[in-house]
Amino acid sequence: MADQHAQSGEDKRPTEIPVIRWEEPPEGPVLVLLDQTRLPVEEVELVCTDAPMLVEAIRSLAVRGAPLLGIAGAYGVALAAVRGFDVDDAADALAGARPTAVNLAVGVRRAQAAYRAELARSGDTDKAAEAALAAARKLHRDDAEASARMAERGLALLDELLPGGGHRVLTHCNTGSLVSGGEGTAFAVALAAHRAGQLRRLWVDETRPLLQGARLTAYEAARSGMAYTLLTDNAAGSLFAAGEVDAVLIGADRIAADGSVANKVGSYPLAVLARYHHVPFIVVAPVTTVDRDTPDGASIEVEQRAGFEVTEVTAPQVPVTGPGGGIPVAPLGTQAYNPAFDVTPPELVTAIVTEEGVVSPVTAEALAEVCARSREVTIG
Ligand SMILES: CSC[C@H]1O[C@H](OP(=O)(O)O)[C@H](O)[C@@H]1O
Repeated sequence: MADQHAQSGEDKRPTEIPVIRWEEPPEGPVLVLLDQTRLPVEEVELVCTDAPMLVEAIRSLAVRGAPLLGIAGAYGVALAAVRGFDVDDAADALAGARPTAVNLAVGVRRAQAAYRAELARSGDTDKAAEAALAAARKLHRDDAEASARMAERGLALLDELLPGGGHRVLTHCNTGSLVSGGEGTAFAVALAAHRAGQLRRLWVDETRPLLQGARLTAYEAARSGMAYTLLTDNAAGSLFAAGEVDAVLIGADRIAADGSVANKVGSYPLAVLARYHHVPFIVVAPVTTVDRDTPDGASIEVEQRAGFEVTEVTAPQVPVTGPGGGIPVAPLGTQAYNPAFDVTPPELVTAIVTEEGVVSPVTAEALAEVCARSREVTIG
C-alpha cells in the first residue's frame, strides 16, 4: 500500500506550530490564535481582544483540543482582567463555551482563582490581572512539559507492547501541536516514534464531520516527514481485518474517575475493533484531563453539535449555499445526529498514558494514584 511520504526520519519543518500567543501591542493586550477552521489551506491568525470573541472561537473550533482549550481559557480570563471587563462573567462564559473537554473549565478556574486570590491580598486589580496572566502562562509551560513527558512514556509503552519497532499506528481526530502548549498528546507519541525510527506508518482517520484528521493531523504529519496515510473513518475496520494496525493512539477530552474516556466521536468503535483484533488501544492525556468529580462515563456530558456540520461540507473557498454556510450533501431539512464525542469504557482501554505515569489496567484506583503524583492540585 503506497505511503503518502517515505519515512525520512527527519522533521522537514519544526512541528511546533504557533497555535496561541499573548501579545501586548500599544492598543492593548490581545490573544492571537491560529484559526484551525482555515487549515490546511490557509494559515490565518485570529486576534481576540475580549472574552466573547474567544468564546466564539472556541465554539467554532478555531481553537480546539482539550489541553489547548484549557490554555486558551486561562488566557481569556487574563484578557478580560487586563482589559477591565467583569472577570467572573468572562470566566463563566469561557468555561461554558464547550461542555465535554474538562481542561477548558480547569484552565479558566485556575486563572480566575489566581485573580481572586491576588485581589483579596492586595486589592489591586492590575496586580490581580497580572496574577491571572501568570497562571495562564504557567499552564501553557506546564502543558508543553507534560506533552514531552507523555511522548516519552508513550514511546516506551509502544516499544514494550510491540517489540521490534516498525509500528503501524492508527489515530483519530487531531492530537498534535494544534491541541497543546507543546507537541500534543497521542500525536506527540507518534512523532517520538517517528524520530526514533520506530514508526513505519501513521494511519490517519479523516474524522467526520469536521475532518480534524484529514485537515489537521495530515497537516502535522506532513510537516514532520513521517510516513502517513489518510483513510475514511469507515475504512478503519478493513485495516484491522488486514492486520495493518499494530496500535491505536488517541487523545481524550474528559476521563471520568472510573477511567471511562470521552473523546472524538468514532473513538468507541475503534476501541471495540481493537479489542476484537487484539490490538492495544492507548489513550494519551495529561492529568488535567482526568475529572475526579465525574464518577463514570454515563456522567460525562457529550456535546451535541449543529446538524449542518453533517448535512453540509464547507471549506474556506466554498461559496455559501446551505443554511449552515456550506454545500448540502443531504436534502435540505434533513435532521442529523451529531455528537462531538463518544465514551469508551475502561475495560476497552489498554492503557492511559499521562505525564505522571501509565495506567494499565485502567481502574479507578490506579488512575487516582497516578493523578495524585501531580504536583498541582487542579482547581475545578
Ligand atoms: C487531546 S485534545 C484533542 C481532542 O480534542 C478533539 O476534539 P475537538 O476537535 O472537538 O476539540 C478530539 O476529541 C481530540 O482527541
